Amino acid sequence: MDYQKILEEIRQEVAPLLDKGWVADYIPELAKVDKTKFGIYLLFLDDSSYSVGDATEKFSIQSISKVFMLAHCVSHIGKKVYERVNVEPSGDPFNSLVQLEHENGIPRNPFINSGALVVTDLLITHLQDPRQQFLDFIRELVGQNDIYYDKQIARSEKSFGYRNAAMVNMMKSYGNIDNDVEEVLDLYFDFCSISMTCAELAKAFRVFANHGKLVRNDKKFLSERQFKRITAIMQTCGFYDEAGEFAFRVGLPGKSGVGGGIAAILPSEYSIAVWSPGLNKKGNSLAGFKALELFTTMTGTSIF
Ligand SMILES: NC(=O)CC[C@H](N)C(=O)O
Repeated sequence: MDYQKILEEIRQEVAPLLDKGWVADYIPELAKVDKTKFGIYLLFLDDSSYSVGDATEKFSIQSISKVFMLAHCVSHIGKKVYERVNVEPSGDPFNSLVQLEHENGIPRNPFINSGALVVTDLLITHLQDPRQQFLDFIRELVGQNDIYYDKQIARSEKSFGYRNAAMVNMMKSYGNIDNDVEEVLDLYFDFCSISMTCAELAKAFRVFANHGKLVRNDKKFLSERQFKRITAIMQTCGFYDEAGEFAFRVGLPGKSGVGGGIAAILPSEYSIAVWSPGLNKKGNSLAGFKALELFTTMTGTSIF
């Protein structure tokens, strides 16, 4: 199959969507990003790769980081994570508070903000230097050292981080946050602020396509069961209240972020990362979503 040609065609087809959509202006730094940016990077397990557009430009990965947080946490403390956070789709926006009160401060899943805040709390409890260890973990997955937190983005988010603060405080009132709320928030904002390119994201996500093992040296980060579970959560919860629509139109486990990135995998085959900053109403990349729908349709590849 001519993947390069397919990616070029997709790029042309989604071009009219690029100036549509909104940027996540509740994080003022993100509102400065150029909406016409667009990139795709496709990486197979056999190391073949294809890309178009701005695939080697760094952007803020935001909630895509939640997959790395969960994987890092599970690889350190195992299934105990799931005593503190559930694994059901929320059907609500990523920053919603409503279910938390009805459900005694236990978040629906690790891929909405409340769930990722609990995972952050667990990492503080169980790791000596979670900020550095998390960065080292992502660097190892990518196979590069030039991955950093973007302190300007983290500060910008913190200055308007009232909702996330409300969530941590609510969960703390139910006894589901062990550490200091400011410490949890600061680390969570740092985790979300990581900048990566589509190429780096595809490299990092390939560990999930490869059942929890690094392709370059066979190092195992996740057991088969841990891989299965994290992938299942990507499928059911990776796109907030649009997870059903993503399964319906694209059919790959994946994760989005309000920076406009989406990373997805076809287990045993490939990882793919797309970036386009304009978002749809649910906070998922408008053109990125369409690009992946076209990709799975044109290549006839999806998990279904
Ligand atoms: N959906 C997202 O990417 C949200 C992440 C963002 N840092 C927040 O907490 O709101």
